[in-house]
Amino acid sequence: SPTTCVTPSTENIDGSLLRIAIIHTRWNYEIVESLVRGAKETMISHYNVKPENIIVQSVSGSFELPFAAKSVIQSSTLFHAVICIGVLIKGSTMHFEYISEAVSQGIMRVGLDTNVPVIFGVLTCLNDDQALERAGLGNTQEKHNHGIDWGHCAVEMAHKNIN
Ligand SMILES: O=c1[nH]c(NC[C@H](O)[C@H](O)[C@H](O)CO)c([N+](=O)[O-])c(=O)[nH]1
Repeated sequence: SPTTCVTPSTENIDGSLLRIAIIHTRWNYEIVESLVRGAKETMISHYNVKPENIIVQSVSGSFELPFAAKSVIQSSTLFHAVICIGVLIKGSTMHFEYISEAVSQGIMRVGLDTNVPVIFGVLTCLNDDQALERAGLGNTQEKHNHGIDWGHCAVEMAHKNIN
């Protein structure tokens, strides 16, 4: 579908030397878990990224993702890319808008400030069904696990980061 992330010719990237961090929220964990799985399995199966080189950490909610991404990048371990995964679902207040804006600006800033690519893997959905579909969990034809796209994107950006 036109909305699917069209991954450029990245199939010949050898990911065996890449180290990737995935930071995910515990909020909306059932959906987040599916997104994390999609990203991990894509990097391992398509690019031969070693499972032991995919470091997974969790935080409470999406608002914590930028801080955690920055601290993992500034740790003693070198990461070639970081994927931040969270799910924001609109409630009945403006909370969603404020967090979504802060998180997207924050995640972009960490990447630019640290020169380590940080992939924006935060679903900002108006309801549960939208989130389920985008994690490949819905029961409609539209379902597509966006974690897969984020795995492709992380390898492509990590590869650029090395070369
Ligand atoms: O990741 C999420 N965090 C949410 N809130 C928590 C927020 O990300 C922080 O963890 C919290 O404000 C403490 O800083 C959400 N809602 O409030 O709806 C949500 O839908 N998703």
